[in-house]
Amino acid sequence: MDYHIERLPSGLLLFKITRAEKRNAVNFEVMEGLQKAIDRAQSTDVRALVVTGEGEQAFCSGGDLSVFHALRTEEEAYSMLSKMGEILYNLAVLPKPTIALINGAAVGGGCEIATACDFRIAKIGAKLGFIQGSLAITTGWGGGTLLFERIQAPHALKLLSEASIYRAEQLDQIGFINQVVDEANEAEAEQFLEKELSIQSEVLSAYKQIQIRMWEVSRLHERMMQEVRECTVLWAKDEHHQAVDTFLNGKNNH
Ligand SMILES: CC[C@@H](C(=O)O)C(=O)SCCNC(=O)CCNC(=O)[C@H](O)C(C)(C)COP(=O)(O)OP(=O)(O)OC[C@H]1O[C@@H](n2cnc3c(N)ncnc32)[C@H](O)[C@@H]1OP(=O)(O)O
Repeated sequence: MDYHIERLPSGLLLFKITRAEKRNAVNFEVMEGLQKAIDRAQSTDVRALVVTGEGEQAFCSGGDLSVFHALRTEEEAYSMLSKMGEILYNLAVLPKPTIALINGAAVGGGCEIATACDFRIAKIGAKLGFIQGSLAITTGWGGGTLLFERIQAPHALKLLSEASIYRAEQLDQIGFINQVVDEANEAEAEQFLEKELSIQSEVLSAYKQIQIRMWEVSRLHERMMQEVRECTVLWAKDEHHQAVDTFLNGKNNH
């Protein structure tokens, strides 16, 4: 199984990608697992959802390039990108607190997953970056649109356009990371949400609904799907496939 779902005694539901050897890259099984966790998190016995990755190295390295490289045309790419776009929208509008527990590198789609969560706790020194631009694509799961909802527009535009890697401490300064910790474990997530966990779930849900209503008015879903479609066009171009070849061949040359 490429993921693990567990309800902790504190009421947190933990979703962990368990592909440490692939730096927790997202394949179709992980996508299905994330949607399952979101569905499970609707239950009354779940207070909040925590998304994390296995091991010390990575939170998530984005889409599994070795699997998704087989998707060549716009239609093929759209099928995968829109599927994950829907899942990240569902994660963003879950009427409960959500935390990305960033235990290591978060790049590409890994940063998009983190952006879909309400809060981001990161291990000190963790490397993060919306590096999609270096693969000649944009964010393709709606995470760019979400980033503009999370931090100030100039910061969001810079992070996306530079396609660079930053340390968690740098992103703490611009409000993308909410807390930097020495060890990114479940106890830190519980401590981060300590006060919320003592408040009635209905109250937390009502506050989240305020944000969700704003997103309905501003047509968040439509804007995310527009982003997916724009990425789809870039995905099918030679420049993207060549950039992915370079990553995969670099790997083979090691
Ligand atoms: C597809 C959706 C799209 C979106 O819409 O956002 C994206 O996500 S695009 C972005 C895709 N991701 C990447 O380009 C990141 C690629 N990975 C890396 O840059 C690095 O692996 C890392 C995450 C910075 C970690 O570096 P490091 O700790 O040095 O590990 P290695 O590079 O040696 O990787 C170990 C192992 O894992 C494989 N790997 C890593 N990331 C991916 C990936 N995204 N897809 C498939 N495989 C991945 C890597 O090839 C190594 O495998 P082996 O050589 O077999 O050990």
